[in-house]
Amino acid sequence: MDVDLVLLESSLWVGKKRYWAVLTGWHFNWTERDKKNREKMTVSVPVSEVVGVEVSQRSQSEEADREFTVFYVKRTSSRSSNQLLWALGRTQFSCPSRDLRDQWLTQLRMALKTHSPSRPHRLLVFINPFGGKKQGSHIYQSLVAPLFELAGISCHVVVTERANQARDHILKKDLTDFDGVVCVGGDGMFSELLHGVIGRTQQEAGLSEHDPTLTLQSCDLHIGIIPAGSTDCVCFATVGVNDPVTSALHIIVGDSQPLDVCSVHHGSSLVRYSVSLVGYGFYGDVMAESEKHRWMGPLRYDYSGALVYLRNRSYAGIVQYLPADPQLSSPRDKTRCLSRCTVCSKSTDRRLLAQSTNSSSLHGSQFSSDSEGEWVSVEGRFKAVSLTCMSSSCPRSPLGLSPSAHLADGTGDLIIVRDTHPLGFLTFLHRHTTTQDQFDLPFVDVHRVKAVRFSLPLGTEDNEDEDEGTVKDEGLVEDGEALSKSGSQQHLAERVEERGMTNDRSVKKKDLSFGLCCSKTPSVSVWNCDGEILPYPEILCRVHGQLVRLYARGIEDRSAPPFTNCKGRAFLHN
Ligand SMILES: Nc1ncnc2c1ncn2[C@@H]1O[C@H](COP(=O)(O)OP(=O)(O)OP(=O)(O)O)[C@@H](O)[C@H]1O
Ligand SMILES: CCCCCCCCCCCCC/C=C/[C@@H](O)[C@H](CO)NC(=O)CCCCC
Ligand SMILES: [Ca+2]
Repeated sequence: MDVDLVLLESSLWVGKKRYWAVLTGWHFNWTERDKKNREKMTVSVPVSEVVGVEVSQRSQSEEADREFTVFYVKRTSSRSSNQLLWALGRTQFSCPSRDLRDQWLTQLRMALKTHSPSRPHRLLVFINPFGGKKQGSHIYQSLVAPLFELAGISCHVVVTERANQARDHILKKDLTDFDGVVCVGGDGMFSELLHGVIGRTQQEAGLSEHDPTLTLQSCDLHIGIIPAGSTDCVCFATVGVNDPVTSALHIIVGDSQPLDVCSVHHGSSLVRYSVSLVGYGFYGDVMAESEKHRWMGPLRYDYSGALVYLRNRSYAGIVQYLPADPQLSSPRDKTRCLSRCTVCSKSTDRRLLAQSTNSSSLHGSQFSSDSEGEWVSVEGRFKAVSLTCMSSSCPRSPLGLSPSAHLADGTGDLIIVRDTHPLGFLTFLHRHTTTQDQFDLPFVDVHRVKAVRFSLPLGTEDNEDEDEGTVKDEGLVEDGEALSKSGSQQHLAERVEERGMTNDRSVKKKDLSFGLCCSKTPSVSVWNCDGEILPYPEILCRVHGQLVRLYARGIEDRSAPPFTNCKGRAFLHN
């Protein structure tokens, strides 16, 4: 165990009050002393949460020469939602002498370097100027850039001019010297960074992303999210709040949250990666519908949700899944994945152990579904089939699609909502907005899984002109082009474009719902993959444990003190 050695201690003044300040490797504490030298309240800031230290900005004077300011993370509550926010705290200290001020500056800066080594120094930032309420550039310039500057982080900023620019940049450009990539935007922008970072890492490792049985190489380059989109589900589920300052501070302190990622395959090709939702039926239809109403901004989801609900559709399908080990956790165990989650830590331990015992290393090894257990099959008509690697909480649904899902346990939760009467389905949807258990309904099943396969029952009309064979051998589909390994690229690209499967949301989409205008009710829905529509109903999903890392630490437990000193005594945080 690390010993919390005192690096520097002295008397300091804050305004007219005298404090005894102590800097150890892990904490900077200052305790008020009254005139009789009795100790009053202590304020304690972990060194890892110090943002920066500055000399006084005031004009040169003897007094100013003895001052320094410490900037640090301060926890506050949002007035409207009672959520835990991080803000920038600052305290200006005055020293008895300039020499002592210099000692404090040196020691604090040294402690930051040695005790907070995972902080980023150089970041590549992508701003989507059109995401959410189109505030991305303003949010970055006014709230985030000044914090990065204060923390001494240098940034290369790219304001995107087209969809997939960020992904392509990460895949192709020289990223030497960058510690991480950051997006200012919504889940769509995050997804671009996710695809860029995973793709690049596999390229460098010489691994094929198309093979669902292959264990992919986990990515070193961290991803930061400054929320400025419509749903911002990934940010909300990994930080607990959608607040640009909170997220910027998590980036500055170099937090590191591993995240499970699901790869979605069709035939022998990778289609996309997902972290929050792979959803067929209701969520697919809502996304398809909402693309026609992008001009409404974030409200498009409520409008489209109501329309799709009123259509009251269900779809036939065969869902197969590979259950995760039920001894480890369950989607109905009423626990929540919080910061320092023990379920996720055990998963990390198992991964490390597997790496150390498997001489050929875990990466690049085969995932054998035979040794991984038996596939279970469910056939029927479904209102919705959803797979989520995390809770997928968001402001619309504060506990999420699966409240007990874990960010980094190597599993996903499969939620099967069988066909039911409209009121039952409304109850299910409504429970997402409350604390009532949405799985405690007779037509809902939830399973913790490692992989899922979805297929259409024989004879299902695919509502498409082409036969399945044409599609089978074609490849990764992005922004209206098929990045295929083989097959008729042009043909698929046309079809994708026709059905609106493009990632460029500035492009006006054709009707994806194949519904309202047609007399015939469609028998096939579409998949919503983290907000993108997939062109294939038949897919295979596999969860890759802890494939990427975010600048986040999971949701902090408000009931636990954020830290304790080495003697285990709780301190008051400023
Ligand atoms: N300059 C651009 N012009 C058009 N589209 C862009 C541009 N930059 C990024 N995009 C695309 O816009 C899509 C949506 O952006 P983003 O995710 O930032 O916001 P959103 O859709 O409002 O939020 P959410 O995804 O949280 O619902 C992304 O998928 C991204 O690929
Ligand atoms: C009677 C009240 C009914 C209210 C229904 C509330 C149900 C809310 C569940 C929200 C689940 C969000 C899952 C996250 C998905 C994101 O990856 C994706 C991209 O941003 N967003 C959507 O698909 C947007 C999906 C929007 C669905 C409505
Ligand atoms: Ca998970």
